[in-house]
Amino acid sequence: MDYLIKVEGLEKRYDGFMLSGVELAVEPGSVVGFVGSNGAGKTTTLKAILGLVEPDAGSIELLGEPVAGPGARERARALDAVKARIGVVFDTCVFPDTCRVADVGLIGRAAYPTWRRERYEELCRAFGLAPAKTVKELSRGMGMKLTLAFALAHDPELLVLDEATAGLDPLARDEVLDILRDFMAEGDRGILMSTHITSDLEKIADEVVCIDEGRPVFALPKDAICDEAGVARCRASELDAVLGSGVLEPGQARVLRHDYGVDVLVPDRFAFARALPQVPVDKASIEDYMTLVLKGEVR
Ligand SMILES: Nc1ncnc2c1ncn2[C@@H]1O[C@H](COP(=O)(O)OP(=O)(O)OP(=O)(O)O)[C@@H](O)[C@H]1O
Repeated sequence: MDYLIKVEGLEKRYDGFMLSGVELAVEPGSVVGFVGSNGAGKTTTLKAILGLVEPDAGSIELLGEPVAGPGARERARALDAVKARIGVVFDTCVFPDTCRVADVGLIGRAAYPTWRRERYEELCRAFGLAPAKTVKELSRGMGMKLTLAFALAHDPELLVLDEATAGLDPLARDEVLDILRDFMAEGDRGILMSTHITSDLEKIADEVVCIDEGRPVFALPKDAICDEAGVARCRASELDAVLGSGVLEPGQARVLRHDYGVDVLVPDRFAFARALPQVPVDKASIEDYMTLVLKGEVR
């Protein structure tokens, strides 16, 4: 299988919002981070991928099955064929308040032929989830951990996570990232994760896909952002020289002015440093990159 997920030309119209031209691919062995401002359309895209929202146009392949085809019956058949091979975590705990942690294990056993009881118990122990606790007694973060344990214990090939680390403290997020790394260590698995916590993606993602107001903005290997790109910190008086230096493509540069100077997004910080050694250039974080691309003036 070339792709665990392949989305092309996805469109979905709501009153006052349109998802348009969204493209996304998750290859076996890769973790794709999905980012964008509030209301950009990330959850809508994930729901379309999982067959929870019917797209108006575009194609979606999930584990090789076409899940956005024209007929509802074909879609349902395709989804049935793959759903046991996918683990899903949305940003809320989906189990009823009165359900105990141990009961969630019974639900898993009934729902998935591939359910691994020992794996579920091991994850619950690692997450500090006592079997007798009810969902009502869990904090938001603990509820997320329970949902994650449920998503992982049936041995999926693909994880789709929507804000799965929201509500977790930094230590718990690191624990979850370790578990996701363990998940990726076995075979040709993949993860698609939407998040606002871009520092998590710096630790685990291979690719970063960004959308804004329903439209694609960039899709890049993480290293192109975090290793190659940079933010040049120049004085306002240096800006014209920086833009005219030949290192930045005219009409493609992104510039953000501050009281104390001007930030310029630089795709290749090494080439920039060679051409303009007098201008300091820092490594870009995913957040820097997004801020400059989404809010920067185009020059
Ligand atoms: N069922 C629906 N009916 C009408 N509008 C909807 C529906 N679901 C989502 N929307 C709208 O679609 C837009 C995109 O929402 P979506 O939840 O996909 O964004 P998001 O990128 O996940 O945002 P956030 O980061 O805030 O969770 C929003 O304007 C939202 O109000």
